[in-house]
Amino acid sequence: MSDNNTIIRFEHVTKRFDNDAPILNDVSFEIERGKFYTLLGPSGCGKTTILRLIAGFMEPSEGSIYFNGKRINQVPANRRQVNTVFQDYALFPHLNVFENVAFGLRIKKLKNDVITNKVREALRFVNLEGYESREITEMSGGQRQRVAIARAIVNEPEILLLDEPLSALDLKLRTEMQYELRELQRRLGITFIFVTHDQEEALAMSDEIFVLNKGNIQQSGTPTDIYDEPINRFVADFIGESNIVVGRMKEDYVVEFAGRTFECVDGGFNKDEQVEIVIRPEDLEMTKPENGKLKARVDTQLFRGVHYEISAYDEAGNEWLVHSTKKATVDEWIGLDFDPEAIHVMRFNETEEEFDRRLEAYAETDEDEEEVVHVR
Ligand SMILES: Nc1ncnc2c1ncn2[C@@H]1O[C@H](COP(=O)(O)OP(=O)(O)OP(=O)(O)O)[C@@H](O)[C@H]1O
Repeated sequence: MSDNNTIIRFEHVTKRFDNDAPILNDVSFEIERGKFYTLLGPSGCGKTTILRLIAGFMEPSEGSIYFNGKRINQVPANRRQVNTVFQDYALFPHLNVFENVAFGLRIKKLKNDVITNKVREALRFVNLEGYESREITEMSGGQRQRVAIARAIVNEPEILLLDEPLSALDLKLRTEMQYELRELQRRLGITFIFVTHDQEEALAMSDEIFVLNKGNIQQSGTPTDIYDEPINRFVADFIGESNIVVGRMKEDYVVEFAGRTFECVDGGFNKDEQVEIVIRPEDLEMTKPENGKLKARVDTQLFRGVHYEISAYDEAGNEWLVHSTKKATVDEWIGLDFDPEAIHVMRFNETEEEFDRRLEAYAETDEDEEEVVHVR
């Protein structure tokens, strides 16, 4: 279902080159107006292909793409209200800052005074007022980045596509530009679709993240949804560090792993169903061996600045990564304590739709049960 807030809709979009295996395989999603979206995934998963399809640089092999409710499969790139900021910025080195930003407006044959006003406005938005006559070669990496953004927003697009625009910058500048881009999106109020393979960048910047792998969307949601409730091993592993072990769901709220039974907060599984368990390293507390829910022997320890990263093996042979402000000693036995909420249970091979349906059905039965308790 889409409504007036939907700006882009992909309906069963497949893209293949020649007769090879598809690069995107039956992908459907919606993008809402005015939000910051991130396409996140490893190299080659199809992120740039999605951007190119939205920009109109290529057509889908199957399926439909809608822009504001209109099918745009055949609409050429220059007739779409979309602009792209490329990884290498694609600026013209022989033109100065002003002319780089003015380029598209000159092609549209706008009047000179209109062009001047629009370029000044765009440069003000990216904090480059006064740099009009600078040569591109005299600008730093971060400044070039901003010129590229100004050149894109001067066309007043409804959507700005950003293809790994920060990857060429050093870490400090990159972090600064993350804030700037996020702030710029808020001020402009237009939709940003940002591509990255950096999970921390995605978590920090986005309203919504689409996690992709091998031409499929694995999971979509807010950064906290995806971090807290990863739907499968790929997402859990790709977003942040995770401990992932195989276990068995005994019944609702009871899961077994590492040879023991634990209380958890998940349900809606079959009895004795084999599942995968995720516990984040920061959710494990290091205790004395006798006080933990699991006993483990420390294998390695690294100091990471804000915490120690400790790797330890439990008695069943599972490795556990622990983030702790306390120091451990290699070869000592420690206890691992964790809350029921820290245990995330994942079904094998569950699609996002099945995951959502299970959660809904399970939430309903959960409410019913609560009511019964009240009646009693
Ligand atoms: N024109 C093309 N012809 C054939 N294969 C292509 C073409 N363009 C892209 N591909 C292939 O499609 C797959 C997805 O490419 P895409 O550029 O969308 O990935 P990506 O997720 O953006 O990766 P990266 O992070 O490395 O840029 C890759 O395996 C790539 O080699």
